[in-house]
Amino acid sequence: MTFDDVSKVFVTGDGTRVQALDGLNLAVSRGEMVAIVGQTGCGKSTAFNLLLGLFAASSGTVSVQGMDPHGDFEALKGRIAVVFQDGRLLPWRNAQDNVALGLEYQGVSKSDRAAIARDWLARLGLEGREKAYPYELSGGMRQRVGIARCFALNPDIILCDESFSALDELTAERLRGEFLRLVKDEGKTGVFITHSIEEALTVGDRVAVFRAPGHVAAEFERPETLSEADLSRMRKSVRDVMATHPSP
Ligand SMILES: Nc1ncnc2c1ncn2[C@@H]1O[C@H](COP(=O)(O)OP(=O)(O)OP(=O)(O)O)[C@@H](O)[C@H]1O
Repeated sequence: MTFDDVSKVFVTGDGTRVQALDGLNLAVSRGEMVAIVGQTGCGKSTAFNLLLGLFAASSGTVSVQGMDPHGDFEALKGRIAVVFQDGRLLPWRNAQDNVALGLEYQGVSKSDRAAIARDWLARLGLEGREKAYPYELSGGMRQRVGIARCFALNPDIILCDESFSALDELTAERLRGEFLRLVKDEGKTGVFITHSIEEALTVGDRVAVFRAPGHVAAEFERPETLSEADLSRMRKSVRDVMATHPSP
């Protein structure tokens, strides 16, 4: 996945031009998990939406597995899956049917998608809750369903948008750990957007610090083992880069 000198300009209803991304360069290798951290309005979601192919860049090149996510939207379908902040479950579908949703769009048979959904729910610790509706589940459980739905698609790439920030700290910590283990075990490539420096340093093999207008101001590689002193130094470095030009 690469962003090569990408810019994105939005034009609002009254004709105002908003430069959301400007000279964005970022490369994510296969099997890597890159955390993107930055203040509000620095262009994280715009970069994320470009990877999803929701719109085209104004200039520069976005490439996912050698393809243009906007132009080759159909070809990339199913290769990218997203874990959203709130799980984004359909309230009228039970857990199993929520997990099976993407598989249904892919034309997987009813019995196969039920089996895949049940398997992923069990892997996420939700055996016995397959028929529960979202309103019957806690926030953490709903997020587990969202993660199961993502993995059930067997995508190559997983994109996370503030995936654990709506959960209490302990639940988030536990689920984040389980999620990261699955990402590594299944050999997925990931991009993880967060406002939290701490979370970025926990999830990212590499941390890209965004600054407005949307560009990477600095990147930090996280060593295999990290002492408390190293972590504290990295935390400070990331904070210093983020704070140099405060976003609105
Ligand atoms: N559709 C749009 N039309 C006009 N301006 C937009 C649009 N989408 C984003 N922007 C602007 O582009 C800039 C970057 O926004 P973006 O949502 O990508 O930032 P962000 O880092 O994801 O912010 P947050 O952390 O608050 O979600 C902001 O100034 C925002 O107001």
